Amino acid sequence: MQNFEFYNPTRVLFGKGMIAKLDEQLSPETRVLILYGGASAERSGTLGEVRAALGSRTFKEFGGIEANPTYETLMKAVAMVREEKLDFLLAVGGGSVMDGTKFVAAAVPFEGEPWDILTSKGEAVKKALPLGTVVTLPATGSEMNCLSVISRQSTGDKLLFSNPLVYPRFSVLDPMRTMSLPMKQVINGVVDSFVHVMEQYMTHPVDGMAQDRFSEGLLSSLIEIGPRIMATPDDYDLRSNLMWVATLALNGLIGAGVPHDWTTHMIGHEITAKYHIDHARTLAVVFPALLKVCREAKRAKLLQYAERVWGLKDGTEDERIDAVIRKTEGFFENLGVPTRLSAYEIGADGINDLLGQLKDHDMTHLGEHGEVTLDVSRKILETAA
Ligand SMILES: NC(=O)c1ccc[n+]([C@@H]2O[C@H](COP(=O)([O-])OP(=O)(O)OC[C@H]3O[C@@H](n4cnc5c(N)ncnc54)[C@H](O)[C@@H]3O)[C@@H](O)[C@H]2O)c1
Repeated sequence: MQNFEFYNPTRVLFGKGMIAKLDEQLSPETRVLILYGGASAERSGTLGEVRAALGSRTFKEFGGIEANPTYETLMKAVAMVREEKLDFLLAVGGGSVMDGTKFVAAAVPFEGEPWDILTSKGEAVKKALPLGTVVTLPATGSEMNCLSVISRQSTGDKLLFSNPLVYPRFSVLDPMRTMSLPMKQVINGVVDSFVHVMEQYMTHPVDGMAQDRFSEGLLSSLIEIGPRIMATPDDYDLRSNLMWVATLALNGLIGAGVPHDWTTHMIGHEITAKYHIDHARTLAVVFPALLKVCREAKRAKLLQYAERVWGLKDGTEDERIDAVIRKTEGFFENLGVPTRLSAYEIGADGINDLLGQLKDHDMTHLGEHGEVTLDVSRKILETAA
């Protein structure tokens, strides 16, 4: 196992009706900014519950944070926080609102041009406002990590930063708040969580016994949850399981002490930046192709995944690897999530553009050994064509 530090200060308040507990988490003097996305937060009653829980505290609201949150919109929230002298940020939404709120938290006290938060990958952040979240979409794990992904409309960039100062102080996970989601978003959450686990698991073995078995448990859970949640969307227990699996997939636990390979996310971000395709859907395109192209580097873990998650024990090693890649593709496809660029009408010109973007963003040595050069990324994208 590799050396690691594990730190996660986020308090999780899980279950039906837990939004009421906001009252215990915030002092009566706290001046809160509620940040949210679209009309669904109001329509579903989530905002109403949040307002009721805040009681007589001073609070303002900032709506309109878009999917794939933009710097341009978030800077308006930064101005509002500064002007109104607010001192706590409460994100009510999915990954986009939570990530956007983390950016606002870091940008309010930032001296200089806040876009440097992104270009420095978070290293420039020295202070941040405290924040909490009320999760409405289980997918990103943003509720219990210190990562944030922000887009800039004017340049077409989509960059991420991380800094321990933007861990949420608390996150409310009430599965009932996910019932208003369109099924497409629920399934996006299944796929996003699945690939999060994979990016911390599908590398090479370092004998992280607990990490591997946690990961395999999360993958098996998602393989079970996906089709069942499509068949019975109102099942509270399934919603609960998806919500907790999504959080565990990216809160640092399974990734401690093991190698990571975030190639799929990095290529996926470029696809979203250029074509505005849902984040999770880009991952379903890139990940199976990555497995095909990098199968030698990942041979041992592919065989372990085949046996422990899919029960594939028969045949030669190569037959089992072929079979498990087919199973993975089939899992996405059966959820109605395409695994080919052609499903989005992205052809050879598009691939060239995406490689240009990867180069511009210094994504020239991805993978657990830095072996995913631009040539390898080209092979991955061509394999996904
Ligand atoms: N911070 C991280 O660790 C991390 C990890 C992966 C991805 N991301 C980023 O997160 C973003 C994606 O977040 P996401 O997948 O959670 O989706 P999202 O937050 O972009 O939401 C997708 C859509 O669902 C709507 N929605 C949210 N909750 C709803 C509800 N309960 N009912 C009805 N509609 C609802 C939103 O308004 C939006 O239109 C991307 O920008 C991605 O890059 C962050």
